[in-house]
Amino acid sequence: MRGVTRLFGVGTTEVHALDNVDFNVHTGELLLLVGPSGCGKTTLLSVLAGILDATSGDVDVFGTRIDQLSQQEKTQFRRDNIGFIFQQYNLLPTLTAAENVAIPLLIHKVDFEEAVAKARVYLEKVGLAERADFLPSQLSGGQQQRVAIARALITEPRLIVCDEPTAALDGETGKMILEMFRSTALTSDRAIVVVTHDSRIFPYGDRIAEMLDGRILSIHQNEFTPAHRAFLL
Ligand SMILES: Nc1ncnc2c1ncn2[C@@H]1O[C@H](COP(=O)(O)OP(=O)(O)OP(=O)(O)O)[C@@H](O)[C@H]1O
Repeated sequence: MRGVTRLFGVGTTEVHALDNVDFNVHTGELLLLVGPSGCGKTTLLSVLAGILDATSGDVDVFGTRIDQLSQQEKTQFRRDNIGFIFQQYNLLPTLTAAENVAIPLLIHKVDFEEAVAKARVYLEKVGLAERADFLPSQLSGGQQQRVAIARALITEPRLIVCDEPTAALDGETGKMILEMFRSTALTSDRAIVVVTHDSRIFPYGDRIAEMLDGRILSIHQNEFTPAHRAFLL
């Protein structure tokens, strides 16, 4: 992002949710975004993922200026390149966990049986193999969140953006999910950005960006090494 500003409201209610933000994510990294409530983290993720338009500034994702795409082109770009995990899980209530996870593949016209079979593999990765045929209403909040995580990963998107992915998870499951992000969704040409308040997962970030009042205060290399992470598991 270069000089990205996002305003909400007008006049006395105007809020600079993002205030002239310059922000780089490197391929091959898991970047953690931290900062107090209301500082602009969700807005930044939404603009990065092309869900929300910037008021001004450049947003370049893997060489595509997404701020210059039409809405239709942006939808296509998101489908092909970006996985989202937001705080609302947005699971379809009448579909099973496996069918929910399969949705992105069905949108890509993958055959139903093949899509559901791959969905079962991803549910296994998030520790939910036994719950594949349950409806969302039969799952706990943390289990629903893991279904949403499997759904975001199934198309193997190059960029994954997550807003508080571990909020509803116990410590061990949260670490398992972050470890899984690193092992299955992070390669030299992919990247993951995670908004979190959860200090238990700080060791899993390669860099940590701190936000305050719509600005990036600092981005620093994480002192935790892979060896530290292995020790924590
Ligand atoms: N749709 C909207 N309309 C008006 N103001 C908004 C809207 N969305 C966000 N804001 C404002 O923009 C600012 C940044 O909000 P944002 O949700 O990005 O913060 P956040 O850091 O993700 O907060 P939290 O950690 O509480 O989720 C806040 O002051 C918020 O009130």
